[in-house]
Amino acid sequence: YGSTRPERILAEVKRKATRGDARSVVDTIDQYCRHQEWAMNVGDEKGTILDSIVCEVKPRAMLELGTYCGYSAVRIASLLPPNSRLITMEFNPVFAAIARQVIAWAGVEDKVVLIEGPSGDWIPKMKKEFGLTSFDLVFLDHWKDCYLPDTKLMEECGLLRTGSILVADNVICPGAPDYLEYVRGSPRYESKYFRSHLEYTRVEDGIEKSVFLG
Ligand SMILES: Cc1cc(-c2n[nH]c(CCNC(=O)c3cc(-c4ccc(F)cc4)cc(O)c3O)n2)ccn1
Ligand SMILES: [Mg+2]
Repeated sequence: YGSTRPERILAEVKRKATRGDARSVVDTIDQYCRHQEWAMNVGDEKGTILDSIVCEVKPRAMLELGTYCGYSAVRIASLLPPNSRLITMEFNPVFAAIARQVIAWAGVEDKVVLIEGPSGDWIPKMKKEFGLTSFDLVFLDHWKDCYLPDTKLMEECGLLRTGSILVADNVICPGAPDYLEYVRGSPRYESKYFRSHLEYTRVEDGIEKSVFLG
């Protein structure tokens, strides 16, 4: 039931996941999207790669572009050290409303700030709005043709410092070829590809981890 896929995902979380237990929310969404209906969460396989990078970096300030239902926001927030903050950005207000409820159900709302609107509008405002100097880690999971322009915009706005890490989902499927060419070709980035699969499928996809060298 529920008229949209995100609403059906939220209904499943409320029915099956334990309130306050982020892990059960993540597992419930993975089960549902693997066996009932596919949805564009980063998923369990690529999620494990993302987890290992978050645990390695231990970011104080993290940005996620593309919240969708909040699956990766919950996954990331459950790994963040105390007084760290994840800012996650969603374009679609319907998705954002669902994500807020998923994040609350998981009990990670005090680590997550969800903002709504297009990345191109928000990125130039973030330093002032959030009293930020730079992001330690950015997870790019939004519109694939925005990965490159938004990366350039983050550079221009001084949101990246030497050592900031970009983690990009879907670099093969749906693909972000211009972004890949840029981070792999630029002397200002040290890039590494983690081969995986499109969430819940056997289609090839992967995550690109790129360190900004300043
Ligand atoms: C401009 C701007 C945009 C945003 C923004 N908010 N939410 C998103 C979600 C974007 N995500 C995707 O489109 C996506 C798609 C697939 C997919 C789909 C269909 C297939 F057949 C195969 C793969 C798989 C994935 O893993 C994805 O992540 N963008 C936020 C702010 N500003
Ligand atoms: Mg994705």
